[in-house]
Amino acid sequence: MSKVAVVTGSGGGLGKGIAERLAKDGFKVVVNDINAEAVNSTVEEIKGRGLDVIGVQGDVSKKEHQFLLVQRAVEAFDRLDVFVNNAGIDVVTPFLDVDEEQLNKAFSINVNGVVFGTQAAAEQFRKQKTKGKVINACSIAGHESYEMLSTYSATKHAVKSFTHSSAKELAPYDIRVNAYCPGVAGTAMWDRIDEEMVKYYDHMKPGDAFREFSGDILLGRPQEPEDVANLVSFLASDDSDYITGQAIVTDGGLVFR
Ligand SMILES: NC(=O)C1=CN([C@@H]2O[C@H](COP(=O)(O)OP(=O)(O)OC[C@H]3O[C@@H](n4cnc5c(N)ncnc54)[C@H](O)[C@@H]3O)[C@@H](O)[C@H]2O)C=CC1
Ligand SMILES: CC(=O)C(C)=O
Repeated sequence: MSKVAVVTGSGGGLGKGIAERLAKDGFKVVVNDINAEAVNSTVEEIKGRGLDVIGVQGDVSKKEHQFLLVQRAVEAFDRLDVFVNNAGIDVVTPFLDVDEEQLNKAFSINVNGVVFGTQAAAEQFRKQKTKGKVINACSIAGHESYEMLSTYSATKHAVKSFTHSSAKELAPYDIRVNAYCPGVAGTAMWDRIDEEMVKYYDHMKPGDAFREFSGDILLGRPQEPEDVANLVSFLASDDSDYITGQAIVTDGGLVFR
């Protein structure tokens, strides 16, 4: 029997790489994104390879959307085994300019989204009385706190904390909760960070922030979605059954924890 995985924010970037990998691993996959076009194009690509996939548009910051997402997954594929809370947004601002709107938006997507996704998945796992896995997108910014990325870093520290506490509360139900902490991957998120940094630093050109951040990576190259998907594939598999409550860094050697 095939297992079923939901991946939020998988219309592009790291989430798309994760959805593709889990489909290749044999999971029936539910692609979710706030962007309906992106959902459709990822679904078509995965379907084109003969793999089992459906798409569900939704906003992870809305609790009812997260519960509906799990409901749609179960209607389509009869069960749920893995829920990847991948969707997230960046915020680039000097600390003194951080405002209420930015804080509310970043926390509602990056943190509330993870909480609601975990609750929705856990409810289904408990109903099924089966093992379940929740896998959260944290970041090196969940271990370090970066200049110009204070709000973003705070959201990822919160994701790490919810990973620890939910793992403790959900272990009695056979539910594991872990997080992957990527480093510097050249997705649309980094294009936006680059664009924003240029606005604040006269000496910077587009691409400089990405180059500076990735220049210190010991393994000598920025991260690819496949690098992240390798870790998520392991966390989704039975091979990681004895691991819970961990926020594991995958960054090519940049932050040491
Ligand atoms: N790119 C990087 O270097 C790193 C990324 N991460 C984290 O990995 C995750 C994925 O990042 P990327 O793929 O780089 O970002 P991205 O910006 O390239 O892709 C994020 C996807 O999430 C979707 N999304 C945004 N808000 C949403 C919402 N409210 N509901 C549902 N979907 C929504 C977007 O439409 C987009 O398709 C994020 O949580 C990010 O914080 C962590 C460390 C490094
Ligand atoms: C974008 C991100 O997660 C960083 C800078 O760690």
